[in-house]
This record gives sequence, structure tokens and C-alpha cells, in this order.
Amino acid sequence: MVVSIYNTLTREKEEFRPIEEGKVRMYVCGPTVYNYIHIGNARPAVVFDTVRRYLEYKGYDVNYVLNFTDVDDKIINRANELGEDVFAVSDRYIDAYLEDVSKLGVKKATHNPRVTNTMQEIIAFIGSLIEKGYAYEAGGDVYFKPRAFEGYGKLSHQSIDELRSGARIQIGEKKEDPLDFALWKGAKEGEISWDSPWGKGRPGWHIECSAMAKKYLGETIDIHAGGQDLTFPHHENEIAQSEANNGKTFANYWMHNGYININNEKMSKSLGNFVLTRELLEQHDPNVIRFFMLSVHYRNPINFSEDLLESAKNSLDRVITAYQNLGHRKSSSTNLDKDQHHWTEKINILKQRFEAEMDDDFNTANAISVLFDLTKEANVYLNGTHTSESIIALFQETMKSFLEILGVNLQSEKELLDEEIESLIEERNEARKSRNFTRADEIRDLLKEKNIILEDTAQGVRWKRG
Ligand SMILES: Nc1ncnc2c1ncn2[C@@H]1O[C@H](COP(=O)(O)OP(=O)(O)OP(=O)(O)O)[C@@H](O)[C@H]1O
Ligand SMILES: [Zn+2]
Repeated sequence: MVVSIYNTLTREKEEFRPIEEGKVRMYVCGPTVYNYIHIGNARPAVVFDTVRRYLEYKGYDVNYVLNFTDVDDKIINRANELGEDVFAVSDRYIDAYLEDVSKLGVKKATHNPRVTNTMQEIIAFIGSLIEKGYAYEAGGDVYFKPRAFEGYGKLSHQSIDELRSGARIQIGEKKEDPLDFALWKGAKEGEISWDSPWGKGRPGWHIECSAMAKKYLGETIDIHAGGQDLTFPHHENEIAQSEANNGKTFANYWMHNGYININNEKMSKSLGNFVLTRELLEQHDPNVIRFFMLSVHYRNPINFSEDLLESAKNSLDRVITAYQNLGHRKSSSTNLDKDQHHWTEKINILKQRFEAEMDDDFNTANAISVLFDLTKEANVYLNGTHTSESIIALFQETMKSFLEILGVNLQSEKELLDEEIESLIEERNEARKSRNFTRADEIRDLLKEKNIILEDTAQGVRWKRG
């Protein structure tokens, strides 16, 4: 089946057809690094990592680019506040970002370009836009003229007149038209700056992504993604700059994730209603946070609450427990199971359903329900008298592959606990052999406390989580 993607540009689900057979060029707008990220900021990281994982599962080679805006007014202000160098601030928050998202199971990007390492390409891009008549210099700044670009407003579905009526020129701005936006900002005295044909300064936010996408992915890319708030003006402006300059479609599919809200209001730094990802990571298993984020379709809002996290934890526990119980049962399988064909068929249907949900604009919420159905079937299977190793392996393999697509890591603390359980059982067996019943009972009680059920069978002690 072909993957279909909801494209913000056309407001329709479209079949995904890559530019190059078997390859995907994907650009995700990354953070402005002046603070630790809140879980709202972590949502695009997790959502688009899942898109990437699924495309890789489908056999695509994904060139995944996520940039860092490492120079910007907010970073400069923060550096001034802290009495630090701009680079000290941006380096610290880039490291923190990478640490946080990697805990959430986000794979390393193919490229993580930084604005300050792309300065020459950005300056050349701006120069070319001036040459082509789309931009002009004004007192050390350079502005882009949206009115010169036919099609401005197509992503956010607004007409240029509508947009112009809402725009104002702020005091101190040197632009000709309220809609014009800065490509280059002349530096104030003593501010961090780069040399350019228009004097010392630094780039505007929008031009960075146009230049970085071109450098790492070429003039036309497959998927461009980011949070919903980036649609306008950021992505609209990226389209205008790139298409004006390159004379080609900039991106074929535009994807935008919905917000994480608190009390139905967007979580944001400016409102102060945020939960830092690193603080949440101290209180919850990263798998649970990820599972919670994916339990809602990526375009829908999530209203953050501890209850939702708790319910994600319970659901994920059920899945992992079933996976582990399958593992323990493997060695004691009788292999007398006569219904192998029936079970193989059942598992295959669930696999197809999972893929169909993911093919349908990466519907992780419905894909997770299929994972729950698989879990239920696994439990039904384990309740039977006879099991076969091959069906157990098929259940495990399928579960593992679903979890891998979702980016949930099975190598969690629970795996370690398994070893502890096995060694406690071993110790209990030894204790019984040497008639040390006090110790044997102690271990049995300890396991019981941890909700581990022991069954004495002809094949030896079998255990499972209750
Ligand atoms: N509450 C949220 N829910 C989902 N995505 C969000 C949320 N807030 C920001 N994002 C996304 O996080 C990414 C990083 O954005 P950026 O670093 O610019 O954050 P920001 O806009 O400074 O955050 P804030 O809105 O808190 O000021 C962007 O793709 C943005 O759309
Ligand atoms: Zn961008």
C-alpha cells in the first residue's frame, strides 16, 4: 500500500510519490536554542521521527534534516541576561535538545545544520534574491517583497490583500511595505555579526531554512514539516524565498503537527504554562512519554494531563508484559499446538491493519489500537494449554516491529528486572534443594510482592507477570 499524507498546501490527503525512487528528502524546522525544550516542542521531534521510522520501515532511504537556529534575537537577549557568549548559550541548548529527544527515542538526524555554519550559503541566497528583483536593501537590512512573488499565501490559504490589511510597519523598521520581511538584519553596535555585502549583520529566521534545505536536500524536497504555528509566516515565507529564487516547487508535501495544550491553551514559553521535557523525563519512563504523544493523531491537539500519562503507562505496561510473558513461555512450549495456521493468519491480518493505519497519514492513534488487539490475542494464546515456539516468535516479532515503528524501546528497565527474576528463581530452587525453606519462602514472597506469579510445572518453574 502507498502512504498517503495530509498536505497542508492542498488541504487533502495525497498519495506519497517521492521525487527519487526509494528516497525521501525530508526537512523539519528545528528549535531556536535559547532554553530547554518543553514537551510541546518535543512533539514535532517525536511525531516526525515516527514518520521517518515508518518510511524507513516501508523501505525508503530517508535523508532527514533538522536545523538549529543558533543565532537570533531571543538567543542574543538570553546571552546578555546570563552574561554569556551567544555560542555558549546555543551550544548548551543544542546539547540539551539532543539529549532530551534522544531519551525520547528520536533517531539522530542525517544532518543537523546550524545557521552559523551556513552563513555563506545564506548570504549568497539573499544576494541572488536581490539580483532577481525579489528583495531590496534598506539601510543595512535586506527585505523580501512578498508582493513580487505570485502565489504568496498559498500554504496558509490567505490572499495577499487579506494579509496586507492586517500588517503594520513597526517603528524603526525600514521596509517599504508592511508585508515585507527581513532576510538580513544589520547589527547593532557591539552585537554578534557577520560580514556581508550589506554590512555587518545576521540573517532573518525564514531565509535560514530555505538555504539549509537547499544545501542539504536540493531545490525541491519531498516533505517539509514543523509545528502548526510555523505554517504562517515561517513556511509561507520559506516557499516564497525558495520558489522565487530556484524557480521550482520547494516542497511537495507540507506536514504540520497540532499543539500540546494545557487547559486547552497552547503550551508556550511566553505564556509560562509549560512542562520541561527534562523534568518530565525525571518522573516518567521516556517510553511512556512517547507513547502518550503518539496515542493522539499528530494533527490533533493533545490536552496535557498526568491522567493521560498514567493511562499511557498502564497501556504500555500491558503490551510489554504480554511481550515478556511470550518470552518466558517460549522455552516451555509443548509445540503441540494444532492451530498454527489460524494464529499465523490472525497475526498477519493485524499486521496489515497496523500498516493500513500508518499508511493513512501516519495514524498512530489507530495503529496503537491494533497493537492493543495484538496484545489481547497474545494473552489469549498464552492462556491456551499448548503453545508453539514459532507462533510465540511471530507474536514477539510483530509486536517488536510495531513498537520499533512507534519508537518505543523494549530494552527498558523491565529487561533487567527479568534477569533479576530469573536469578531469584534460581536461588529459590537452590534454597529448596538445600532445604533452606525460610529463604525459599522469602524469595517466593518477594516475587509475589512484585506481582510475579510462579507456576510449578513438569517442565520446571514457569513465571509470568500478574
Ligand atoms: N505547544 C506546542 N505543541 C506542539 N508543538 C509546539 C508547541 N510549541 C512549539 N511547538 C513547535 O516546536 C518547534 C520548536 O519551536 P521553537 O523553538 O520556535 O519554539 P517556540 O516557538 O520558541 O516555543 P514557544 O511557542 O514556547 O515560544 C516548532 O516546530 C513549534 O511549532
Ligand atoms: Zn524553518
